Amino acid sequence: MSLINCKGLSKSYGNKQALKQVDITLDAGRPIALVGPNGAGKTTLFSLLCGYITPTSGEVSLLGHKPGSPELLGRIASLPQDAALDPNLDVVTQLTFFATLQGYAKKEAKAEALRVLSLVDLADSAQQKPKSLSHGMSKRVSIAQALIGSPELVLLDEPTAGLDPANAKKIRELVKALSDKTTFVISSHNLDELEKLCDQVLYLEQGLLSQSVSMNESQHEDYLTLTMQQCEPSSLIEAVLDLADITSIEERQSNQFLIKHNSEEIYAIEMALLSLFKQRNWQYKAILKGRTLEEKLFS
Ligand SMILES: Nc1ncnc2c1ncn2[C@@H]1O[C@H](COP(=O)(O)OP(=O)(O)OP(=O)(O)O)[C@@H](O)[C@H]1O
Repeated sequence: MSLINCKGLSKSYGNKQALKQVDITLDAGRPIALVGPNGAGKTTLFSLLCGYITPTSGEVSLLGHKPGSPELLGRIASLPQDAALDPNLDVVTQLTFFATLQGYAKKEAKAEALRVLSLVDLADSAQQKPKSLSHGMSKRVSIAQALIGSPELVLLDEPTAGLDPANAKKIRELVKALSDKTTFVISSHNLDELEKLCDQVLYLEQGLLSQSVSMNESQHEDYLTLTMQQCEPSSLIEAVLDLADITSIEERQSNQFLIKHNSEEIYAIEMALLSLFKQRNWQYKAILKGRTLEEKLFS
Protein backbone atom coordinates (compact mmCIF):
# COMPACT_ATOMS: atom_id res chain seq x y z
CA MET A 1 0.00 0.00 0.00
CA SER A 2 1.28 3.49 -0.90
CA LEU A 3 2.20 5.83 1.90
CA ILE A 4 0.75 8.82 0.04
CA ASN A 5 -1.60 8.67 -2.90
CA CYS A 6 -3.03 11.77 -4.59
CA LYS A 7 -5.13 11.58 -7.74
CA GLY A 8 -6.15 14.69 -9.66
CA LEU A 9 -5.77 16.69 -6.45
CA SER A 10 -6.82 20.33 -6.87
CA LYS A 11 -7.39 23.14 -4.41
CA SER A 12 -8.75 26.61 -5.07
CA TYR A 13 -9.07 29.53 -2.66
CA GLY A 14 -11.86 31.57 -4.26
CA ASN A 15 -10.71 32.01 -7.84
CA LYS A 16 -7.03 31.31 -6.97
CA GLN A 17 -6.12 27.78 -8.03
CA ALA A 18 -3.32 26.80 -5.66
CA LEU A 19 -3.00 23.13 -6.72
CA LYS A 20 -3.88 21.78 -10.13
CA GLN A 21 -4.57 18.11 -10.82
CA VAL A 22 -1.63 16.79 -8.81
CA ASP A 23 -0.95 13.05 -9.02
CA ILE A 24 1.50 11.57 -6.50
CA THR A 25 2.24 8.02 -5.42
CA LEU A 26 4.91 7.72 -2.75
CA ASP A 27 6.09 4.63 -0.91
CA ALA A 28 7.65 4.49 2.53
CA GLY A 29 11.42 4.88 2.52
CA ARG A 30 14.16 7.50 2.44
CA PRO A 31 13.23 11.21 2.91
CA ILE A 32 11.36 12.91 0.08
CA ALA A 33 11.80 16.59 -0.75
CA LEU A 34 9.08 18.99 -1.84
CA VAL A 35 10.53 21.99 -3.63
CA GLY A 36 9.08 24.97 -5.44
CA PRO A 37 9.12 28.75 -5.57
CA ASN A 38 7.12 30.91 -3.13
CA GLY A 39 3.41 30.43 -3.73
CA ALA A 40 3.88 27.16 -5.67
CA GLY A 41 1.39 25.32 -3.45
CA LYS A 42 3.68 23.36 -1.08
CA THR A 43 1.93 24.41 2.15
CA THR A 44 -1.44 23.84 0.49
CA LEU A 45 -0.37 20.28 -0.40
CA PHE A 46 0.85 19.67 3.18
CA SER A 47 -2.39 21.08 4.60
CA LEU A 48 -4.43 18.75 2.36
CA LEU A 49 -2.32 15.76 3.42
CA CYS A 50 -2.85 16.64 7.08
CA GLY A 51 -6.58 17.12 6.60
CA TYR A 52 -6.44 20.78 7.76
CA ILE A 53 -8.23 21.74 4.52
CA THR A 54 -10.28 19.73 2.03
CA PRO A 55 -9.62 19.43 -1.71
CA THR A 56 -11.74 21.26 -4.25
CA SER A 57 -11.55 18.10 -6.37
CA GLY A 58 -9.56 14.90 -6.59
CA GLU A 59 -8.57 12.32 -4.02
CA VAL A 60 -5.92 11.97 -1.34
CA SER A 61 -5.11 9.08 0.94
CA LEU A 62 -2.36 8.30 3.45
CA LEU A 63 -1.63 4.67 4.31
CA GLY A 64 -4.91 3.88 2.57
CA HIS A 65 -6.99 6.28 4.72
CA LYS A 66 -8.44 9.74 4.18
CA PRO A 67 -6.54 12.55 5.96
CA GLY A 68 -7.94 13.14 9.42
CA SER A 69 -9.22 9.53 9.76
CA PRO A 70 -9.02 8.06 13.27
CA GLU A 71 -6.98 5.17 11.77
CA LEU A 72 -4.14 7.65 11.18
CA LEU A 73 -3.92 8.82 14.80
CA GLY A 74 -0.29 8.55 15.91
CA ARG A 75 0.79 7.22 12.50
CA ILE A 76 1.33 10.57 10.76
CA ALA A 77 2.49 13.92 12.10
CA SER A 78 3.43 17.29 10.73
CA LEU A 79 5.45 20.37 11.51
CA PRO A 80 3.50 23.27 10.02
CA GLN A 81 5.47 26.27 8.74
CA ASP A 82 3.89 28.55 11.34
CA ALA A 83 3.79 26.06 14.23
CA ALA A 84 3.11 27.90 17.48
CA LEU A 85 3.49 26.72 21.07
CA ASP A 86 1.08 27.47 23.90
CA PRO A 87 2.69 30.43 25.73
CA ASN A 88 1.18 29.41 29.09
CA LEU A 89 2.51 25.88 29.43
CA ASP A 90 6.08 24.75 29.88
CA VAL A 91 7.55 22.64 27.13
CA VAL A 92 7.29 19.23 28.76
CA THR A 93 3.71 19.85 29.91
CA GLN A 94 2.53 20.66 26.42
CA LEU A 95 4.33 17.75 24.79
CA THR A 96 2.97 15.44 27.52
CA PHE A 97 -0.51 16.73 26.70
CA PHE A 98 -0.04 15.95 22.98
CA ALA A 99 1.20 12.45 23.89
CA THR A 100 -1.93 11.81 25.98
CA LEU A 101 -4.04 12.87 22.96
CA GLN A 102 -2.33 10.03 21.11
CA GLY A 103 -3.45 7.59 23.78
CA TYR A 104 -0.43 7.48 26.11
CA ALA A 105 -1.22 7.11 29.83
CA LYS A 106 -0.04 10.13 31.88
CA LYS A 107 3.29 8.65 33.10
CA GLU A 108 4.23 7.18 29.71
CA ALA A 109 3.18 10.45 28.06
CA LYS A 110 5.72 12.38 30.13
CA ALA A 111 8.43 9.82 29.35
CA GLU A 112 7.60 10.13 25.65
CA ALA A 113 7.73 13.94 25.88
CA LEU A 114 11.18 13.75 27.48
CA ARG A 115 12.34 11.21 24.88
CA VAL A 116 11.42 13.44 21.92
CA LEU A 117 12.90 16.49 23.65
CA SER A 118 16.22 14.70 24.02
CA LEU A 119 16.09 13.76 20.32
CA VAL A 120 16.20 17.49 19.53
CA ASP A 121 18.75 18.15 22.29
CA LEU A 122 16.35 20.09 24.50
CA ALA A 123 15.93 17.82 27.50
CA ASP A 124 17.48 20.56 29.65
CA SER A 125 14.80 23.04 28.53
CA ALA A 126 11.85 20.81 29.45
CA GLN A 127 10.65 23.15 32.23
CA GLN A 128 10.96 26.36 30.21
CA LYS A 129 7.99 28.30 28.90
CA PRO A 130 7.93 29.15 25.17
CA LYS A 131 8.63 32.86 25.72
CA SER A 132 12.03 32.03 27.20
CA LEU A 133 13.01 29.96 24.15
CA SER A 134 14.84 31.31 21.12
CA HIS A 135 13.20 30.99 17.68
CA GLY A 136 15.43 28.01 16.88
CA MET A 137 14.64 26.28 20.17
CA SER A 138 10.88 26.75 19.61
CA LYS A 139 11.25 25.21 16.16
CA ARG A 140 13.06 22.22 17.67
CA VAL A 141 10.27 21.79 20.25
CA SER A 142 7.76 21.72 17.37
CA ILE A 143 9.88 19.11 15.59
CA ALA A 144 9.93 17.11 18.85
CA GLN A 145 6.14 17.35 18.93
CA ALA A 146 5.95 15.89 15.41
CA LEU A 147 8.07 12.92 16.55
CA ILE A 148 5.80 11.89 19.46
CA GLY A 149 4.79 8.26 19.10
CA SER A 150 7.37 7.54 16.34
CA PRO A 151 4.92 8.10 13.46
CA GLU A 152 5.36 6.30 10.11
CA LEU A 153 5.08 9.53 8.14
CA VAL A 154 6.25 13.00 9.20
CA LEU A 155 5.66 16.08 7.06
CA LEU A 156 8.15 18.85 7.82
CA ASP A 157 7.43 22.29 6.34
CA GLU A 158 10.75 24.19 6.30
CA PRO A 159 12.17 22.41 9.38
CA THR A 160 15.50 24.22 9.40
CA ALA A 161 14.37 27.72 8.37
CA GLY A 162 15.71 30.14 10.97
CA LEU A 163 17.99 27.59 12.64
CA ASP A 164 21.70 28.34 12.98
CA PRO A 165 23.98 26.05 10.92
CA ALA A 166 24.91 23.81 13.85
CA ASN A 167 21.30 23.20 14.85
CA ALA A 168 20.20 22.79 11.22
CA LYS A 169 22.88 20.09 10.91
CA LYS A 170 21.60 18.38 14.06
CA ILE A 171 18.07 18.28 12.61
CA ARG A 172 19.40 16.79 9.36
CA GLU A 173 21.28 14.14 11.35
CA LEU A 174 18.15 13.39 13.37
CA VAL A 175 16.06 12.96 10.20
CA LYS A 176 18.74 10.65 8.77
CA ALA A 177 18.91 8.61 11.96
CA LEU A 178 15.12 8.18 12.16
CA SER A 179 14.65 7.44 8.46
CA ASP A 180 14.76 3.67 8.86
CA LYS A 181 11.41 3.71 10.64
CA THR A 182 9.85 7.01 9.59
CA THR A 183 9.37 8.47 6.12
CA PHE A 184 9.93 12.22 6.12
CA VAL A 185 8.52 14.56 3.47
CA ILE A 186 10.43 17.83 3.73
CA SER A 187 9.54 21.14 2.16
CA SER A 188 12.50 23.50 1.99
CA HIS A 189 14.12 26.18 -0.13
CA ASN A 190 17.57 24.91 0.83
CA LEU A 191 18.56 22.72 -2.13
CA ASP A 192 21.96 21.81 -0.63
CA GLU A 193 20.22 20.49 2.45
CA LEU A 194 17.68 18.48 0.44
CA GLU A 195 20.45 17.05 -1.70
CA LYS A 196 22.17 15.74 1.43
CA LEU A 197 19.00 14.24 2.90
CA CYS A 198 16.59 13.12 0.23
CA ASP A 199 16.48 10.38 -2.38
CA GLN A 200 13.55 11.83 -4.29
CA VAL A 201 12.57 15.40 -5.07
CA LEU A 202 9.10 16.59 -6.09
CA TYR A 203 9.04 19.97 -7.80
CA LEU A 204 5.86 22.04 -7.66
CA GLU A 205 5.44 25.14 -9.80
CA GLN A 206 2.30 27.28 -9.99
CA GLY A 207 0.26 24.47 -8.45
CA LEU A 208 1.48 21.84 -10.92
CA LEU A 209 3.75 18.94 -10.08
CA SER A 210 6.21 19.59 -12.87
CA GLN A 211 9.11 17.25 -12.03
CA SER A 212 9.98 14.25 -9.91
CA VAL A 213 13.73 13.74 -9.69
CA SER A 214 15.48 10.74 -8.19
CA MET A 215 18.78 11.71 -6.58
CA ASN A 216 20.14 8.20 -7.22
CA GLU A 217 20.01 8.75 -10.97
CA SER A 218 23.17 10.81 -10.62
CA GLN A 219 25.32 7.65 -10.56
CA HIS A 220 24.14 6.77 -14.05
CA GLU A 221 24.47 10.23 -15.54
CA ASP A 222 27.27 11.22 -17.87
CA TYR A 223 28.06 14.33 -15.84
CA LEU A 224 30.68 15.46 -13.36
CA THR A 225 30.41 18.65 -11.31
CA LEU A 226 33.85 20.14 -10.75
CA THR A 227 34.50 22.86 -8.18
CA MET A 228 37.89 24.58 -8.31
CA GLN A 229 39.57 26.56 -5.52
CA GLN A 230 40.53 29.24 -7.99
CA CYS A 231 41.21 29.05 -11.66
CA GLU A 232 41.35 30.83 -14.94
CA PRO A 233 38.14 29.48 -16.53
CA SER A 234 39.20 29.70 -20.18
CA SER A 235 42.49 27.80 -19.58
CA LEU A 236 40.67 25.14 -17.56
CA ILE A 237 37.94 24.72 -20.19
CA GLU A 238 40.50 24.43 -22.99
CA ALA A 239 42.62 21.86 -21.11
CA VAL A 240 39.65 19.72 -20.01
CA LEU A 241 38.22 19.66 -23.55
CA ASP A 242 41.55 18.19 -24.73
CA LEU A 243 41.11 15.15 -22.47
CA ALA A 244 39.71 11.93 -23.94
CA ASP A 245 35.93 11.29 -23.79
CA ILE A 246 34.97 14.84 -22.72
CA THR A 247 31.94 16.08 -24.64
CA SER A 248 31.53 19.51 -23.11
CA ILE A 249 32.44 21.70 -20.14
CA GLU A 250 30.62 24.85 -19.04
CA GLU A 251 31.19 27.22 -16.15
CA ARG A 252 27.81 27.22 -14.36
CA GLN A 253 28.75 29.34 -11.34
CA SER A 254 31.93 31.04 -10.23
CA ASN A 255 34.59 28.27 -10.10
CA GLN A 256 31.97 25.54 -10.67
CA PHE A 257 31.95 23.60 -13.94
CA LEU A 258 29.58 21.04 -15.42
CA ILE A 259 31.45 18.43 -17.44
CA LYS A 260 29.67 16.05 -19.82
CA HIS A 261 31.52 12.92 -20.88
CA ASN A 262 30.81 9.80 -22.87
CA SER A 263 32.91 7.27 -20.98
CA GLU A 264 31.71 4.19 -19.10
CA GLU A 265 34.94 4.47 -17.10
CA ILE A 266 34.17 7.32 -14.74
CA TYR A 267 37.43 6.63 -12.82
CA ALA A 268 39.46 7.14 -16.00
CA ILE A 269 37.94 10.60 -16.39
CA GLU A 270 38.54 11.44 -12.73
CA MET A 271 42.16 10.24 -12.96
CA ALA A 272 42.71 12.28 -16.12
CA LEU A 273 41.37 15.39 -14.36
CA LEU A 274 43.55 14.81 -11.30
CA SER A 275 46.72 14.39 -13.38
CA LEU A 276 45.86 17.53 -15.32
CA PHE A 277 45.49 19.49 -12.05
CA LYS A 278 48.81 18.11 -10.78
CA GLN A 279 50.57 18.95 -14.03
CA ARG A 280 49.26 22.54 -14.05
CA ASN A 281 49.38 22.97 -10.29
CA TRP A 282 45.65 23.78 -10.18
CA GLN A 283 43.81 23.34 -6.87
CA TYR A 284 40.37 21.70 -6.96
CA LYS A 285 37.77 21.65 -4.20
CA ALA A 286 35.47 18.82 -5.26
CA ILE A 287 34.63 16.47 -8.08
CA LEU A 288 31.07 15.16 -7.76
CA LYS A 289 29.48 12.47 -9.85
CA GLY A 290 26.36 13.75 -11.61
CA ARG A 291 24.74 17.16 -11.43
CA THR A 292 23.69 19.21 -8.43
CA LEU A 293 19.99 19.31 -7.58
CA GLU A 294 19.92 22.94 -8.72
CA GLU A 295 21.22 21.85 -12.15
CA LYS A 296 18.71 19.02 -12.38
CA LEU A 297 15.78 21.28 -11.57
CA PHE A 298 16.69 24.48 -13.34
CA SER A 299 18.82 23.70 -16.37
N1 LIG B 1 -5.96 30.79 2.76
C1 LIG B 1 -5.68 31.24 1.53
N2 LIG B 1 -6.51 32.09 0.90
C2 LIG B 1 -6.26 32.54 -0.35
N3 LIG B 1 -5.16 32.21 -1.07
C3 LIG B 1 -4.28 31.38 -0.49
C4 LIG B 1 -4.48 30.86 0.85
N4 LIG B 1 -3.44 30.04 1.14
C5 LIG B 1 -2.61 30.07 0.07
N5 LIG B 1 -3.14 30.86 -0.90
C6 LIG B 1 -2.53 31.10 -2.23
O1 LIG B 1 -2.29 29.83 -2.83
C7 LIG B 1 -1.04 29.81 -3.50
C8 LIG B 1 -0.17 28.70 -2.91
O2 LIG B 1 0.20 29.09 -1.60
P1 LIG B 1 1.05 28.12 -0.63
O3 LIG B 1 1.13 28.78 0.70
O4 LIG B 1 0.52 26.74 -0.69
O5 LIG B 1 2.48 28.18 -1.38
P2 LIG B 1 3.92 27.70 -0.86
O6 LIG B 1 4.52 26.93 -1.99
O7 LIG B 1 3.82 27.02 0.44
O8 LIG B 1 4.70 29.10 -0.70
P3 LIG B 1 5.94 29.53 0.27
O9 LIG B 1 7.18 28.87 -0.30
O10 LIG B 1 5.97 31.01 0.10
O11 LIG B 1 5.63 29.08 1.66
C9 LIG B 1 -0.45 31.20 -3.35
O12 LIG B 1 -0.78 31.94 -4.50
C10 LIG B 1 -1.17 31.76 -2.13
O13 LIG B 1 -1.31 33.17 -2.25
